Amino acid sequence: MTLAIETINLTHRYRKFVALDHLNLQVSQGSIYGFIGPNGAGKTTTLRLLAGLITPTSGEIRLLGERLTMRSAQRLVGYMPDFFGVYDDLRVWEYLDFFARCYGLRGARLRQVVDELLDLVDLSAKRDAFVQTLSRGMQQRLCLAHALVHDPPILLLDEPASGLDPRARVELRELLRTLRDMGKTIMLSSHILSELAEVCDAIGIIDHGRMIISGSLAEVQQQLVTGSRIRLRIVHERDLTSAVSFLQQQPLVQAISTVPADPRSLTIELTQTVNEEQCAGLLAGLVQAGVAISEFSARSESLEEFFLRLTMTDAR
Ligand SMILES: Nc1ncnc2c1ncn2[C@@H]1O[C@H](COP(=O)(O)OP(=O)(O)OP(=O)(O)O)[C@@H](O)[C@H]1O
Repeated sequence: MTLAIETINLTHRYRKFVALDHLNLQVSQGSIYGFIGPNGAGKTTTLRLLAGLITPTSGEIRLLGERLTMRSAQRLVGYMPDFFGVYDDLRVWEYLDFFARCYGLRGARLRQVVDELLDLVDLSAKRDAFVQTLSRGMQQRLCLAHALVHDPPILLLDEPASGLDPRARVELRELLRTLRDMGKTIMLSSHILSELAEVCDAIGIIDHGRMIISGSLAEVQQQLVTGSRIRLRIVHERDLTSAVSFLQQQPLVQAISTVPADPRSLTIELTQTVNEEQCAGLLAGLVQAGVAISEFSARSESLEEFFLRLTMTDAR
């Protein structure tokens, strides 16, 4: 697996304040990576470090295997900040023409790049419109075209979906998929999980400058499995006492309840969210205690629930 982006113990301080704390990030080439976290988590700081706009306090950044320098960042990265500057009196094509010239493009090649980018972001029909008359979604797409003028292999997009209406968000997702199909690696940030999860191949959740969880959506879901409650059904009512006495001895078990109308069904409340191994351990223990079990299900916490829990306890 080739990594497009890798950080090793990346740390950044603003004076004494630690905004990023030993962040280890891995983004595969040709993937869309969602970088998700509540306000102030450290997303913008990370993206600015990756774009070479600020220098880390410590740690290392590698882009496509190369150690990051100002020059390599300029060549390899297209960065879209989370704000759109004011460009009064510039027409859409002039805006792109200006940035393409900054990268040294001239003549027929310049015109070709501007035309191709306008086509890519579906703004050809608006080429002569003034930038400030565009909708938020169109401005966002124009900004993306700006990040693409030098055809970088890596795109870093800070909150690209913020402020977009549902239709513009769908269009953005389609554009991101097109860019991935062109071979680009895309890392985008958001503080709203649902905005992104669907389009991402992998996600990382950051909070207080630390990576909480990272991986493909399936891996992340698996890490969150399971919940804090297990439903259990035993085959024989005579096993109830053995089952309850075994469970009562387990430190993870907080409470056990049965349904009066169905004494073979038990609900186990756990002291904490348990992982798959701990669940399997409880099941194996019950079986070893001689309890025949017909149903055993741990309720998974969904990614959305996990993220909400994380952000709800955040005081910032
Ligand atoms: N220039 C700066 N000087 C001092 N502190 C800063 C500076 N920039 C950011 N911070 C602090 O660093 C932390 C991380 O900020 P950052 O902008 O990276 O977070 P974020 O996840 O992008 O948040 P948001 O979603 O609100 O944009 C925050 O507590 C912020 O207040």
